Amino acid sequence: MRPEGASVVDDGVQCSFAMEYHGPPITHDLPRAVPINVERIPVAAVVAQVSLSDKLYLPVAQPISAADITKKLSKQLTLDSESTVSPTSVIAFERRTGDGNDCVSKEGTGTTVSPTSVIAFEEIRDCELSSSGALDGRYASGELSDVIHRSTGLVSSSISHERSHELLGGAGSSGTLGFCDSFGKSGDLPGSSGLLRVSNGCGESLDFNDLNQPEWASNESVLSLDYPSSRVSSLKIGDCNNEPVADARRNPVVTFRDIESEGEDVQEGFSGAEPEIIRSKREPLVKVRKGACYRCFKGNRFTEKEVCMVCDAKYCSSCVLRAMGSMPEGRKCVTCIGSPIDESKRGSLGKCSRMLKRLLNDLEIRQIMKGEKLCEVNQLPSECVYVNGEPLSQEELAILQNCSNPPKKLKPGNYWYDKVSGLWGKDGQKPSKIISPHLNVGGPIKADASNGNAQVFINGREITKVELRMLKLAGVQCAGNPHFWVNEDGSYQEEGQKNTRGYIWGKAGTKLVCAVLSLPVPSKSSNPCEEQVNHLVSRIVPDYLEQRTLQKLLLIGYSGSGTSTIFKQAKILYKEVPFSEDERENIKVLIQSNVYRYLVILLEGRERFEEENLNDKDKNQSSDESGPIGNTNGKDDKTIYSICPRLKTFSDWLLKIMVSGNLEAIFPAATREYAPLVEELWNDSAIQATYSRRNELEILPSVASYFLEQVVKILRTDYEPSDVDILYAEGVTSSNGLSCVDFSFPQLAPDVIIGTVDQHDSLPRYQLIRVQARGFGENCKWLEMFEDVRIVIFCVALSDYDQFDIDGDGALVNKMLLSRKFFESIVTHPTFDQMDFLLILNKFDLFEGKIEQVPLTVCDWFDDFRPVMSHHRSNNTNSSSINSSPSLGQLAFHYIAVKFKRLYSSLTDKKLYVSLVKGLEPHNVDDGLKYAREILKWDEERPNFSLLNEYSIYSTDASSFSH
Ligand SMILES: Nc1nc2c(ncn2[C@@H]2O[C@H](COP(=O)(O)OP(=O)(O)OP(=O)(O)O)[C@@H](O)[C@H]2O)c(=O)[nH]1
Ligand SMILES: [Ca+2]
Repeated sequence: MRPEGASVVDDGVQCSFAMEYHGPPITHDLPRAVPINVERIPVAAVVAQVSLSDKLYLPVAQPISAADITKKLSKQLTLDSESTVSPTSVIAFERRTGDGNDCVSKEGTGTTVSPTSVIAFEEIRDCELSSSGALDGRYASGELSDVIHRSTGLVSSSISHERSHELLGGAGSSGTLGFCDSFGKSGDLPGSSGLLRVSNGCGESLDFNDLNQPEWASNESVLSLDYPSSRVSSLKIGDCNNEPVADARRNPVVTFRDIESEGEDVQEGFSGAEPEIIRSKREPLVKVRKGACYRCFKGNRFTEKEVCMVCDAKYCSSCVLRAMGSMPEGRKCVTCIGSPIDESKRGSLGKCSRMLKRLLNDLEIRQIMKGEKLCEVNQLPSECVYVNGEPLSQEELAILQNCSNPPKKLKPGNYWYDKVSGLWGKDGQKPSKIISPHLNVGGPIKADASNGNAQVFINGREITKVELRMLKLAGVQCAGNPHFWVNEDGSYQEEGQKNTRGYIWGKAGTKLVCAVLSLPVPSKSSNPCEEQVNHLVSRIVPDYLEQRTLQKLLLIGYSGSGTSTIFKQAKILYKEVPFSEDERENIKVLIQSNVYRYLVILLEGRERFEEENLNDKDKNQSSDESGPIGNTNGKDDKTIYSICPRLKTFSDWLLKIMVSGNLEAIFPAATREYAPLVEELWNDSAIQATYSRRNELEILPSVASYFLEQVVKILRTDYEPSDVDILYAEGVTSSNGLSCVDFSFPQLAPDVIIGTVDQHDSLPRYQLIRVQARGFGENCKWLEMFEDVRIVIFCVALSDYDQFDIDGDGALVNKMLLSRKFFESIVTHPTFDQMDFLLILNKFDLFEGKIEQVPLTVCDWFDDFRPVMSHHRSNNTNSSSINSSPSLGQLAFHYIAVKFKRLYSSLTDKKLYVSLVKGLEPHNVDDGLKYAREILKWDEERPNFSLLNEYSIYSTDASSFSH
């Protein structure tokens, strides 16, 4: 076995890959070995009172001299600086990028906008690709698992999966937990962590005892969530062609650039639509050249910077800790501490930037972000929130924010509130939410609050046109410009009348209608209509809301991505009786109908081919013979695609039925009668000739061959579909768009389990819910129904990269792009902002074959795919041998995984898990779903490892504990 970290340098030509990287794709900033400079450690111990012109006394945390703290910290620092340099990762990586002749690291123009700060993120694509491209093949399906990212966050270029498990175990048991312990018991702080403890002069002492509270676990999720995709304005990854070649040796890790020019938009864009009330903004104390750091005046707009939440001063990574001190109120210059934040930055509160994550350990980050979110001065100023035209008092704001169903992400602005129904919206706009009713906040509602012109009134407000549409769809009579009185439970009556005319939410479909119209629906948590919502859901998914012990996995993907195949696989894999007798009977009929449909497609193809052939003949004849054209008619109109009159009659009849849409009605009921004819048809040479050109029949699905080739058997009355037949069959799960299956993963090999029943009961239960993509439309608000889902499994068909489909506007669009668009809309949907995502890249079998014929670059998104292939390419794609080069398909898969991971982290600042799957192979799907289970398990254990987070690992490296 080659020593880890050794690079593979063959003769220059064949040096394509650095072999030592066996890990998952790298989507994170690579760990930087930052030698800790004592002088740079911010110690905000001494609070100087700086008198400012506005008579504000601001506590200033000045860095104390290095000498003062050297003694105190040296021990800890030695540990830190040693452990920060992970010898297996950074060094190995550097060496490779330096030596590998082919691995020229280029500076890409790619900018991934980190929404948390105005920081763009630039990666050395080529090296990353080749580093991640150096696969040993072990990543297939479940093993693709970026266990490393997931468990330790250690993006190491040479640590194998196995090793990462060791790391997790080691650090978890000895290192981190012990560390945690010492905090808990002593209540005092060892070594360098004391940095944070230092009083900030605002009377807010940061108490580390808090760290052990469970709240921390949830706090973490707050850090990075919830960015509407619109805020991420420029996402351009790749395209490194025009860029100068950077010095890979000097610059082996991620470099950053600031996108200041676009920054303002990115940062503030989210407040665009509403009439903001912004308090006068504090200006930075210094003026600097655009793009430069406000402290050292160095750098340009491409250097990564952290921004002060108050005055917008920007600091480079060398200065930020000095300029911001211990950050008791989060990211503010020390001189800005105590000042309210710039409201346009409210959305970023508590959302840590990549830069800070690199500079500080997880513990520190959590503490700072907690302060940033929770300290009093950063809270929303009540006088900036107007409700029905009146500014709120402190108390009113408190009432509003603490009610059982508060408006989400309240920002300064003008809002209207219908206290009777709970409808809530921005001034001049349709309602955006239904909040708790009867709150005593703001003034009385005005008729023109939502600027409606529908001439229909609800509780004194003239409603908007969309609301009117919703009312009509909900069956509310709206003729004669009525004035309605709508209560919080959705019951409504006409003003001045006593009788309740009905319930707006009474109809099961109303919630869906609202989703489509982007109108709010009553929230589950506080609304009396909960029952009705439950009914709606439970009719589709029995006991859906009752079974709270179930862990729910939502399976979703663009149509054709293979979700129903995976769903069926799960049934076959984990259910003792995957399909009931009834189901099997239905599926049998379905399969038989499908086969007739395939036949009809063949017959249509046959006609087309026959015509084409005849036309060709005509042309040839008319050009050969100089005689009149009429002579050629009726002479030889036979081609290999011609069939005998009897079959022609049958074929015409089938086609006619198909066109009339009655195929399902007639077949397979008439199967018995027509089976012999079908058999004859199938065996006819013309049909076989057509079948051999089936690739030209676009609408014939690829699974058709599987069924057509056993057509005779299938159309027999005693046909019983096998599991594989069911797996391949189209349409089994799509009847109502939503299907679910409960199961548990078998724990051990079947022969080990003896007392199956008991064991089965104790196993964790899972529910796989498959939603059909079709009909989602742009707006997938009804996904709110899936609030208690634990993980979203998003399925993408790799083989879609050269496929096209009609999009919402009727344009023909690459299916991979459509899939990406759908992915974006799902991952940014608020319902899922707390959830993990597992991306299943499916249909690898098709993909592997296809990519040898059709370049991946036909898809615009993949136009910078430049695989570096080894000369010793093996055809062995099962790649069990460690040293075999990855196939083109594997490289491409890896590349696509990285694309999605970057996209995902740019949208959510979270990490995407990826799994490679061949949906038709059971063990593959098994691996994929078990990977989802592992993610959930790890998610549960995370609180116990609160210190063992992806960032803290750099400073409290496991290796320092492993001796
Ligand atoms: N070759 C290959 N075909 C697959 C794979 N997974 C699914 N398919 C086929 O792809 C087609 C679409 O798969 P489905 O599972 O029906 O996809 P879906 O996500 O349910 O799509 P809709 O029903 O359109 O929403 C079917 O014909 C499957 O048999 C795979 O891994 N390899
Ligand atoms: Ca399907």
